[in-house]
Parts: sequence; C-alpha cells; structure tokens
Amino acid sequence: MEKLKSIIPLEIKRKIEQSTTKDLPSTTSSLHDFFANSSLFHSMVEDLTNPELGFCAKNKETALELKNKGNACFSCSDYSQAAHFYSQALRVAPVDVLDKGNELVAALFVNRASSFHAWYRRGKVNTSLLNYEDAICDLKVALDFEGTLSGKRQIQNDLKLMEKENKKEAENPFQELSRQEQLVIDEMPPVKLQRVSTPTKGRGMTSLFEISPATLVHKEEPYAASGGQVLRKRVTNNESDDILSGDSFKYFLKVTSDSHLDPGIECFTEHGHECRGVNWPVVLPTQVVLAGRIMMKLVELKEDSKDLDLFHHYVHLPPESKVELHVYSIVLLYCLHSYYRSKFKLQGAIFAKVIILISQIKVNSMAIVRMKSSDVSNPSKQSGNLSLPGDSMTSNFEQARVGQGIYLSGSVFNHSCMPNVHAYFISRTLLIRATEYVPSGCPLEMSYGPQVGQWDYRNRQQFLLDRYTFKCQCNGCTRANLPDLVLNAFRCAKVNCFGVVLDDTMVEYEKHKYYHLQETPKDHSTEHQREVEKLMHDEIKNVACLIFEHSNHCPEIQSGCCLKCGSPNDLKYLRATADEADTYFRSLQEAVNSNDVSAGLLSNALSSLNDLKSALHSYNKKLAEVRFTALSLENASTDPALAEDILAEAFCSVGEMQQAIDHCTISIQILKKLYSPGHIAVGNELVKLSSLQLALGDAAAAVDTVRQMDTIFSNYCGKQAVLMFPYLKYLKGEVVHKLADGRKS
Ligand SMILES: C[S@@+](CC[C@H](N)C(=O)[O-])C[C@H]1O[C@@H](n2cnc3c(N)ncnc32)[C@H](O)[C@@H]1O
Repeated sequence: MEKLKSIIPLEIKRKIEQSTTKDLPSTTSSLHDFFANSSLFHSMVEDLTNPELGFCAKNKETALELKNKGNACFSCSDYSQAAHFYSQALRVAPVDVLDKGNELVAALFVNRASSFHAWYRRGKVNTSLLNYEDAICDLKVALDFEGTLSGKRQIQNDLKLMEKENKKEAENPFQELSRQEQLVIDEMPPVKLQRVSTPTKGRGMTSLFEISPATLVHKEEPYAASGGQVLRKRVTNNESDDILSGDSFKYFLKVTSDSHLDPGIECFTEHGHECRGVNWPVVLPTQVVLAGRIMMKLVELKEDSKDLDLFHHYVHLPPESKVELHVYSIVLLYCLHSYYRSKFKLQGAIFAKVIILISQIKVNSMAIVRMKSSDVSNPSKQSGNLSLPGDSMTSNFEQARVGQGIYLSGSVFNHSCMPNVHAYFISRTLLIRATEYVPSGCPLEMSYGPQVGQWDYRNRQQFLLDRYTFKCQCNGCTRANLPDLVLNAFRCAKVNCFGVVLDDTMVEYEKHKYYHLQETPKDHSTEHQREVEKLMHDEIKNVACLIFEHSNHCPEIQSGCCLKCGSPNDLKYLRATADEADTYFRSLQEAVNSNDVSAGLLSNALSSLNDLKSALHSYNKKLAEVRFTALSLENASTDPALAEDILAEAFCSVGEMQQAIDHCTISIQILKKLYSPGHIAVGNELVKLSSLQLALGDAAAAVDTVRQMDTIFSNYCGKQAVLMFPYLKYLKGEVVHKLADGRKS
C-alpha cells in the first residue's frame, strides 16, 4: 500500500489531506480516476483477488490427489488421517469445478463428514469395550462435526451416559465447565438501559434504575467480526498450533466464523473460504477486512443503502490517515467487485461510504480477547506448580487477542478512566457487567484501556488521543483524585511527615485537568480564571485531606512542596535516591527471570527498598505491583513488576514463603489505595497471595484470600468468573483439599 500511496499526484493528495466528509465523493472519484489508469494499482488488485495467487491457492489436480489419499485412509479405517487429507483438499479445491459429475467441494465436505461419523461409530465400539475415556474423546469429536440437531442430541445423550460412567472424568475439576457454559447462554441482563446525549462525550448509556454490583447490564452478539491479521494468515496456512493452543484456536474460529455457517464447519482448521481462496481477507488490515465483511453483509441483506449509526472522527484524522483510508477504500471495493460484480459499483459515493465505515470501525470496534490460561488448562501440571515455590507466582492474567468485532449497542458505552462497568467476552459474545453500585440515571462507562491507578493522567490522555482521537473528559481526567496525586509522587523528607511531594510535570498534569473548564467558550475573563484556580485548589485540598486523614492544612500545589506540611523538598536528591534503588530492582528482576536469585542480591534489594521508601510516597506505584492487564478495547498492556512485587517473587524463588507473603501483602495494600479494594488488579494479586499461602501450607489464610478474590472476580464476571479465570475454581479446590488434609492429620 505504501507504493500505491507514493504514486498519488501531489494535488490529489493535498485535497484528500484537507478533506471533510462532504468532500469524500469527489476526492475518492479523483483518486479512483487516477488509479484506474495505473498498472501498479491493477497488478496489486490482481494479487489480492486472483485465486491462483492466493495464500490457499486453488488447484484442482492437487485437490484430487489429496482426496484420493483421504479415500485410501478411509478404506483402511484411519479416519483421522482421512479427515486430515479431506481438509487439506478443501483448502486447495477450486469452488466451481466438478469431479465425476459432482461438485468437488461438496463431495469433499461429505467425505469428511463421513470420516467424522466414523468417529461416532468408533466411540460406540470403545463404549462396548468399556474404554470410556477414549469413547468420550471420540464422541466429542463426532459432536463437533455433527451437522444435524437430532444427531447432536443423540451424541449428547450418549456422552452424558458415558460421563456418568467415567469416574475419573467426574473427578476432573474442569468437568463442570459445560454446565457453567449453559449459565452463560441462559443469563440475560435484568436491567433496561437508555441511550442519552451527554454534553462532552456524544451519546452514552445510562440505566433507568439503580444497579447493584455484579449485575449483567448488557449482552450482545457482534454485528460483524474478524480475526487479527497474523491469525488470519496462520489459519489460512494451517499453522495454528504454534500460536495458539488447540483450545484457543477453536475459540478463534468460533469468534471469526459467521453465525450462519454450519456450526460443524466452525471447528475445521481452514477458513470458510468467504474469500474464494483469494488473498485480500488475509493481507489487508483487520479494520479494512471488517469493513469488507460489513459491506458484504449489507449487500446480502439488501440493506446496502443503510448507514451504521456509529460515531466517527474522519474530520479529525491526521492527513496521512485520510490518504490511507482513501487507498484502502478503493482497493477494498475492487476486491469486493471482483466477486460480487455489479452489486458493488465503483463510484465516489460507495468509496466514500467505505471510508466512513472504516472510520467508524476505528472508533467503535472492540478487540475480542480471551484469557490465556494455558497454565491452568492442565490441572495436574498446575497442582505440581503450587508445590514448587518458584512457580507458584506464575498464574498471571494474560490475554490473547483473538479478533475484532463491531457491537452496535456495545459501542454506545463511553469510556471512563474510572469505569463502573466491565466488558468481557465469552467466545464472541460481548458481556458488560456493573462492577460497583450505580445510581439510576448515572452514566455506565467502561474503560477503553487506561485506568486511574494504572497510568498517570498524561499517559491516559495520550493513549486515548492516539488510539481513538479524543480528549478524555471522564471524572478521572477532569477532577483531582487520590491515585493521580500519589501514583508517581515523592515523599516529604521532613521527619514523620509522610506528605505527598509532586514535581513540575505532575503539577502540570494536575493543572491540565482543569483546562477544559477554561476552554468553555462562555467566559475567558480573569474572574473565570480565578474561579477555575480556586476549584482546582479546593479539589486538591479535599483529596489531600483524604490522604492525610482530615488534616486541615490547605495545600499549595507547587513543585517540590509537601502537600501536607508545605515544606520545600530537594527533588533532585529524592529522584537520584529513587533512581539508584531502581537499578538494584532491575538486577533482581533479571535474576528472578533467570532463576538465579542469590542471598547477596536479596539483601541489596532489601536495603534499596528502604531507600526507595525514604524517597517515594508510600502509595507510589513503583513500590507496588503493576503487572495488571486491562480488559480493554485495545491491546492488553502489561507494565513491569516493581519493588515489593519483585521481592515477593525473589523470596518465593528461594523458598522463603513467609517473606514472599509479607511483600505480596504490602503490594496488595498499595494497589487497594491506587485502584480500589474491589478492583480486578487487586484480585490478580490475591491470586498470587493465595498460591503462596497454599505453598506455605497456611490453608486458613488462603481460604480468606480466595474468598476476597472470588468476590472481586464475581463482581467483574458474575457466574462466568469460573470460565474466565479457571484457576479460581482450581484454587478453591486446592484450599478445600489442604483443609481436609489438615483435619486428617
Ligand atoms: C465508541 S464511541 C462511544 C459512543 C459515542 N459517544 C457516540 O456518540 O456514539 C467513542 C467516542 O465517544 C466519545 N467518548 C467516549 N468516551 C469519552 C470520554 N471519556 N471523553 C470524551 N469523549 C468520549 C469520543 O468521541 C469517542 O471517540
């Protein structure tokens, strides 16, 4: 695409760069006229649309060869190999060719279904031989591939019987998942939401009634979804195993398959050939592919004159992005046109529609993520982990991004850096749940990524501006709050003061929060300025009083001055002390990573921790854990672990569990201040604490920790918490075991 962009004449480029939405039909027409005469453009479109050149290039001879191999395996009863060859053949079979009078693709699907039917037969044989475990495996595969409802019901009944018989399976703590999955399907939001217009954020969502924590407020299937680019390539090339476990891979396919597809087909390791084997759905960026899917959907539903009622920022996009969108819109429409022909007209109004669509996708699409829980997918391995001190800290949140989707109602929820709802996905279903009590009429706002307590004001603003092109106007970014004041703060050097000391940049960020008030057009008078200043000081005073538990001192917000006692501090000295201590923690982190923690390193780090504590405010994030991964619309972000958390890991790796527990506990106390006691970042750290307590054999303490953790995760994901965080169920099981063992002895 870079090449295409580079050949655009300057005059056309300039018009595009300055364009607003109403100019789009004319700017796209000019660019189209230019591309129509460009051999580079046509050869690029040819690359993207010619099935012979596709990643899964079509070839009748190869398909027939593979089909014959499949047939040979089938006749030797090697059904899994047979299915494999038929699947391979399907990847390369051209869509419209005949083989012995039948459509080749259809024949291949039938053969492959027969292979899977053979699985059912084999399951029955294994049942009669009392090989229940094998039989269950066979039947599960058969169930996945059974296309008819009655067939599925029959297999499900057989499976139920088999699972009853199989005692081993019944002991597996993950066996209940299918029942839990049923809960996912059944739960519906009990509240009615209302779309409202807000003064600063456009439309938004509120509830007509008050909402208690953990209430499901919204549930929605995507209007359209697509896998990420890397995944799409791997899927097409059948290279799934190296990036995702089998389970995640299946998940990915479920997420990205269109729901109208036969559910059996969703599980195959080739894509649905929506593209007829051509390249564009594999190589174009995800947002453009998603736009292509939506355009196809609108045409198929005969709704192509309809516009999606979604917000976009075309006019605020940087000039370079506008040019890029123009190029993608023309390329995409040519790709669609090559298959749908007259249904997609190559004209300015339609190119403009695609540009708006991609702009809407940029602002509104959500990253569909799932928890990566490879370390708990095998409970026996996990059990082993807990008995190994060095590994018991490894159960961190990690998320895999499996796709991107457009949720028409879900995207009306605005962002807040202090969100009161949590968005997550089960397969491709979006669920939004209140994480705290919400009074009626109060906006329901999720986090698009950044949160107060996780990042400072400037980083949050920058992220939202870069990624979503808006200046955040949430409560966290327009008012003083405790986490923003302390997150990066120093500590007053005066004996026994413990006050907050901010440097220039932190003071600047706090002042920035009030600029939106100054920007209001109604009044720019000095009096108004004074009002703004006063408001800022009052707010900061309120927050400072909170930190210092009702101190009556009125803080001056000034760089280097303590917010509690007002005394000046040597910022240079405080910063140098903190930086030096930091280097020890970096070495300790490296030693933890390479499993090479020595007594010397530990004692150095402990004295550095004291230095760090003498320079940084006690809630400064550098002292706590920050390996928190936000569930967000954007890529999950992970910060490095610091100070107390590294020490906890280091003590854990040398088997000093009590020390590890002490440092982990302090880390949790800081996180509770920075976020809130019920925040998921705290829950994440509680997972570590409980696994340490279990490793130490302190089941009673672990019970309490697991209970707190359970409350937090249930607030975020309701009954689905066990699906989202499988280790929750596992840790609960461990606690029960340890308690029972304790009673026996
Ligand atoms: C996914 S849409 C949310 C719905 C949108 N308000 C609407 O009217 O359709 C995201 C857009 O809403 C606005 N928005 C959301 N949260 C905001 C916030 N905290 N501050 C300012 N604008 C916000 C921005 O314009 C952003 O690009």
